[in-house]
Amino acid sequence: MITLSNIQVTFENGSQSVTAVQDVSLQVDAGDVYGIVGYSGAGKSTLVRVINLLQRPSAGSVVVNGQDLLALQPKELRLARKRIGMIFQHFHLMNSRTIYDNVDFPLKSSKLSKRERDLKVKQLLELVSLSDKLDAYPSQLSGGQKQRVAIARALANDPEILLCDEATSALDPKTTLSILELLKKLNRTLGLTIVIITHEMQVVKEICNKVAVMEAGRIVEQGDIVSIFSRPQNTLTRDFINTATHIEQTLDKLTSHPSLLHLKDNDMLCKISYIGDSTSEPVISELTARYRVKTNILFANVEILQQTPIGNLIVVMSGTPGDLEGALRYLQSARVDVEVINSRLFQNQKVGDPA
Ligand SMILES: Nc1ncnc2c1ncn2[C@@H]1O[C@H](COP(=O)(O)OP(=O)(O)OP(=O)(O)O)[C@@H](O)[C@H]1O
Repeated sequence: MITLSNIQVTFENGSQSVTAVQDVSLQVDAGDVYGIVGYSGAGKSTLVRVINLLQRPSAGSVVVNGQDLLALQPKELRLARKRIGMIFQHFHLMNSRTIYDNVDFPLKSSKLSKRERDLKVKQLLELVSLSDKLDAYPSQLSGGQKQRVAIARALANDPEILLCDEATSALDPKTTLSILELLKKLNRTLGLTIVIITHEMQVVKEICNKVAVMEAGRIVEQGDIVSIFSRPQNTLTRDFINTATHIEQTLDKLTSHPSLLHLKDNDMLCKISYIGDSTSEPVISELTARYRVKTNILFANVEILQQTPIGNLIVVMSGTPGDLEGALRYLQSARVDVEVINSRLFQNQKVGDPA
């Protein structure tokens, strides 16, 4: 549905030149909710604006719905852009117009009659749960409600794609969730393909099925959300995931205050991770039943991503050296990933390889 190939964007400001996007290729399929995550200045906004040619790339190709956008004449491009809606962090509503008029505005150039337009505006505002705000002005709405108006307006021309440029960054966490719920609903019910750029992994975790991580104009890692969350390859990706799961912060706290742990000679501080069908409860009860290894859970976090559970636990295992060794072997066979963080017996080992 969207294929970006070898995109480069360089801004020339007098004698200075800034390359905001460097050799980026990505593919968004119909029905995807594709997240692009990165810190400020990574090039996310520039890249997302390339998709509808609000930003023309200095090099590369942009194919949307089978059309090479860079080859289109201005009129054809205007038509192609109607099929790509966009929403922004600061909503970009017309403050002197009512909510009704804001949503009606993009329909003015359509072939719909006045009655059809009226029906459409009302349907769109119902879709975003704002039927009671037709006559209100943007200044009378909350941030979340303004973003709902912007979404209704972006959908006026029935686009197949919605680009979201930091659409929830100005909103509080609860309102953010309600907007993400709305986007999920639109993806499900209208089949809308969504590209969402954000600096919050929490947003990606909530809604995306695929993600690309950007740093200094490049994509450093991309893939489906379950693989990226369960086996991140890049340090930056790990950093982002940690902001959403808190596992590494907890481990740091625990290892920097070893006296809190009261580890005895044979105790092992471990991080246990699993994906999908392996679940922590039977595995941990097996450790006690089969190997007489006691397991004290210090921290547990389970995320459900795309209907797949991903679990992370920090545990202290206690037992004889032989029993602990058996327990590690058992965990490996149970396709559970174990990292021994602190143990006199098994220093910084990694065992297991969940699929
Ligand atoms: N019109 C422009 N002229 C010159 N440089 C620009 C322009 N737009 C963006 N840049 C530069 O390109 C780089 C990427 O900016 P961009 O806004 O795409 O990043 P971002 O990841 O979206 O960050 P943020 O979340 O802060 O907007 C930055 O170094 C920025 O200063």
